[in-house]
Amino acid sequence: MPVPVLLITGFLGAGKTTVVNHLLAHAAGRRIAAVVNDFGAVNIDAELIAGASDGVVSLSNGCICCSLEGDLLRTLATLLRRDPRPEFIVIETSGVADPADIVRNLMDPLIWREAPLETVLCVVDATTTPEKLNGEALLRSQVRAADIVAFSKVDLVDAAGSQQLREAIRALHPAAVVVDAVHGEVPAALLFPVDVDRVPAPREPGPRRPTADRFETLSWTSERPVSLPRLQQAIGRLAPKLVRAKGLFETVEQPGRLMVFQFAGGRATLAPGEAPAAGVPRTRIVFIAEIGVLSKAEIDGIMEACVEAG
Ligand SMILES: Nc1nc2c(ncn2[C@@H]2O[C@H](COP(=O)(O)OP(=O)(O)OP(=O)(O)O)[C@@H](O)[C@H]2O)c(=O)[nH]1
Repeated sequence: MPVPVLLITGFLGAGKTTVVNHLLAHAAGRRIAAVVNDFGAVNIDAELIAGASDGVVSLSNGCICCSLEGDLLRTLATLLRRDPRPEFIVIETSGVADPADIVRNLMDPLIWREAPLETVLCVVDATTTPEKLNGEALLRSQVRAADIVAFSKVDLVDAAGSQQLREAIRALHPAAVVVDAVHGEVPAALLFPVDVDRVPAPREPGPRRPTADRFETLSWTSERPVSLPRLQQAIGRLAPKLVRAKGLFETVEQPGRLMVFQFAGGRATLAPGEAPAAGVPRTRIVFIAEIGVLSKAEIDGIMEACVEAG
């Protein structure tokens, strides 16, 4: 029986992982396989994925998860060979990916027969201005590829702001179904097909765009705990140059406990995390910026000031 695929796209930090986590947490007994992007989903440590022999991790709720590194088709073939077979596959793309390329890959006849692409969902940060939507070709491409556009972070905008964005999306892609999805809550009825025997019609993957590498990822790790006020200052200095950042760190103020740091859409948030795992640096922060805007030396200089000397 074919296993329907849900492809989740959206800009850096839009809220894709939040949707995947919500979906896995509300799987309601469905055997879902999640293929996540290079950052790894929250609660699913990259080292856990790396440690799994076939790159596939079983989650406590019975779902399975693997990383989207490497060859997508090979990853899907591995998932389809699992016993028991997943009933549903969710693929979270990287925020810098043009879904047209992935859709084209998924049209491979062998994959299509066994794992047809059922739905493309694009997560759009509701605080995005219509100007940004219209000025960002990658974002437009992600919206155009979608059957469903899910507005994340509606809790952060007033009704007039989200209405303007809704109209801009309608103008760009009138056929898309637009829904609010605060904290990842996309109505399950929209995502899970009712008629499992139905094979979806192949779709037009959209024009191939020349893809220039626009963003680079730089990281900073440390074995020493960071001072929270100094870290806040450091992030304040780096923020104007950042598109996205996220990571885990231990603070001088609260040793033995990790904090989860997120920077997306110009907003930084901190949340309590788990206890640090053995054998991995306690502080790991990944920064994404437009190429050439930020150097590793600048990050190191600013971030080293967050740890006590000695
Ligand atoms: N206030 C609010 N925050 C949200 C919502 N959805 C997501 N976030 C926050 O937005 C930040 C980015 O969310 P992610 O789900 O990691 O975004 P992503 O698209 O997976 O990010 P990348 O994989 O880095 O592109 C996190 O701090 C989330 O908690 C929402 O509906 N409301």
